[in-house]
Amino acid sequence: MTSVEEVLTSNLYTQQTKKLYKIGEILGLHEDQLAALSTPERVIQVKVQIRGDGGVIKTFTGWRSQHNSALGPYKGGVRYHPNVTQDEVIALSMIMTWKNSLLQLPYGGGKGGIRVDPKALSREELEQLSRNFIDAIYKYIGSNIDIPAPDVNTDSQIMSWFLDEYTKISGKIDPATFTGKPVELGGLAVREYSTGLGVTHTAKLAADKFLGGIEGRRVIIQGFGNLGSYAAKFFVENGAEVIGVSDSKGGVIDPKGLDVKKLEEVKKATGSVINYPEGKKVSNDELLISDCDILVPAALENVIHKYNAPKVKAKLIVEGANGPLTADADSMLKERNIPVVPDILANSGGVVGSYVEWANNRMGEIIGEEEAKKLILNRMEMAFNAVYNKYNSLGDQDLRTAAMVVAVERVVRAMKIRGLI
Ligand SMILES: NC(=O)C1=CN([C@@H]2O[C@H](COP(=O)(O)OP(=O)(O)OC[C@H]3O[C@@H](n4cnc5c(N)ncnc54)[C@H](O)[C@@H]3O)[C@@H](O)[C@H]2O)C=CC1
Ligand SMILES: O=C(O)CCC(=O)C(=O)O
Repeated sequence: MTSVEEVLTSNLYTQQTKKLYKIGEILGLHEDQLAALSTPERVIQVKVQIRGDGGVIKTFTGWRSQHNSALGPYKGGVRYHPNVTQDEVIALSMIMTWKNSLLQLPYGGGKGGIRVDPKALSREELEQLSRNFIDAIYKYIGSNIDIPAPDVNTDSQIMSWFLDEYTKISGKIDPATFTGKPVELGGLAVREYSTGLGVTHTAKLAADKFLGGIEGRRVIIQGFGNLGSYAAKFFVENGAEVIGVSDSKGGVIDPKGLDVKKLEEVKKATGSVINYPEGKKVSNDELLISDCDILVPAALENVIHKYNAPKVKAKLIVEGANGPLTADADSMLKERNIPVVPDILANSGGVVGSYVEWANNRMGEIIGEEEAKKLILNRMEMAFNAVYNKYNSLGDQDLRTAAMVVAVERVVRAMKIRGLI
């Protein structure tokens, strides 16, 4: 197997299990307890069949993984992507368990996905796909059971179809079953950008600790979707300079700085940031090892691995995406003294925004945008401080280890009290 093939086929579940076992050693957990922690409680696999344009039958496979409910109902997004696998969805649901625990949210971890290229579907086909997915899983979700939300290639429109289908098929009028909805259906305006807002806020807190501040820092962001594009905007608002971005087609770098508004216009008009008129075109591989102060991988998993970790030039990495670093990369970057703000902390603004929306829906009120923003940032700051204190008290460990220790410890306590482990 070539090194590229090895990386492309590296399994996110294996990576996440390795990370968990490392925490198990620190917390003194037994092998059987670790098995109980890593195994999902339930994984639902469904066939999602649609009658496509022109009457063609198109069949896809979808999953919902419900990893752990010790702390509350399962919570996590649903992604549409041609490479989605069952193992990936399970791994992402395990990441959600730790993230929700770290943020002290009353949730367990869940995640869903459909193996589909949504760009190859018409809008009508996408709606049918989304509705049929809910028809297949509606018995297993609900505001007190499992609460889906947006993730890669899903958005507030898809949440609206989910909610409408769920209402029809279950007979329940319960908008808190989904978060990331449009404002008209009980969503919060802030959820649209809360992940990007939170990534930038944790980057700022980490830059204050490790780089002497965020002002003037040069930032590279891989991925210019929901998370990456809002993060770029907030980095600029915080006085940093975005010098490189990319999407699935490739990237662009300009050491003099990129105009984020122009990037958005180019992406909207042409479908990719590579058509930005200035700067140098680069591949995603080059982008990740280009010179900068802060690197934000905000696309997919396993993009920083043992082959490129030694070449990373950033002074701080902030994980926007879920699982963008392999376990090997973690060790190598620690050796090189490059701090990594882990996904379960850095991108938690999304699920905290979802929590505010869910709680609002259940109370029958909607708070204002500024108040919601404050709630999200305060909660993230509390988690950041807990991680940073643990990082200092653990001694020679990285930020991920500190975050995971806090998160896993909480889940273990809940499972012990329930008599589960
Ligand atoms: N949307 C949310 O609220 C949250 C998202 N995340 C994570 O953030 C990451 C990005 O999610 P979103 O921005 O929501 O998705 P999105 O679908 O809005 O955007 C994904 C971006 O990644 C790019 N991309 C896809 N494949 C790529 C590749 N091979 N190389 C480079 N770029 C590539 C796409 O072109 C697009 O710009 C994912 O890991 C997701 O799980 C985490 C927490 C919450
Ligand atoms: O908003 C949510 O419920 C979860 C978002 C998500 O999938 C994530 O944090 O990875």
